[in-house]
Amino acid sequence: MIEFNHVEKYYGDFHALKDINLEVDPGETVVLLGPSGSGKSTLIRTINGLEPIQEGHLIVNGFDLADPKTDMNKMRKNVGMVFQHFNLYANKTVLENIMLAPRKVLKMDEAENRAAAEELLRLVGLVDKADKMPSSLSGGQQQRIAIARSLAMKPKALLFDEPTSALDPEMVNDVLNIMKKIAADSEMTMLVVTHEMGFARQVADRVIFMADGEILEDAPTAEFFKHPKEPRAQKFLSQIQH
Ligand SMILES: Nc1ncnc2c1ncn2[C@@H]1O[C@H](COP(=O)(O)OP(=O)(O)OP(=O)(O)O)[C@@H](O)[C@H]1O
Repeated sequence: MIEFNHVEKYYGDFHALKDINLEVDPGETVVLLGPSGSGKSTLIRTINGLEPIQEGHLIVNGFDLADPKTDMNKMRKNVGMVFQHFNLYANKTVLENIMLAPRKVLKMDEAENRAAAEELLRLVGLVDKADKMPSSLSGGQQQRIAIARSLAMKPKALLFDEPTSALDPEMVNDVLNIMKKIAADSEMTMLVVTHEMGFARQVADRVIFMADGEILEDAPTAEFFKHPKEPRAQKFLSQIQH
């Protein structure tokens, strides 16, 4: 589904991703961990072309992102992204937020679109908010709508960039529970940047540990938490686990 081959990414002179080699299979849930500034967000933003790469190859669902001829809009139909700050359309109702992209991009039939959007609202437990404006919802509710909106495009992969780090603590679990439901769908490929270790332990198939723009460790979840091999991963875990 996703293949990085010797990928290098620079912001000006700053070398943000160094020789990234990574394969993610369809249906896998992968959590990216690492200290602040290690390149986790940059890595997942390259996957849907929000950040261009300078060297190497990056193939996403058959699209070659290093090829300037690649149709990025077509590629993005298959890859949803959920951000820290929800980014809902403020002047549209909750239902409209979910229905907009399927209508405009997929040219979905209106009745089918509405039925699918209502089904997604049921999935995220917010069917009663369909006609509300985003600003009248809590942060946790807005994030659940943002997830429903991504799912409405029926993506093959979903990228999550610290989806709970802007939320009040009591809302975090509502969002994580929906992400768990999505991860349980064996077809969906998920890459998640998070500091939620409980989620990583319970849901991830694999953990990628990054530091200074490099992948230092790529291991099955249980193995990573029990026996991290890299000293920097050991230090990271000892600092966050008490
Ligand atoms: N647009 C940009 N221009 C220049 N430098 C950037 C840009 N975005 C990120 N960086 C730098 O790239 C490095 C990696 O940033 P990135 O946000 O990917 O890290 P991260 O691991 O996701 O960190 P955090 O956990 O704090 O979000 C940092 O040193 C950051 O300052």
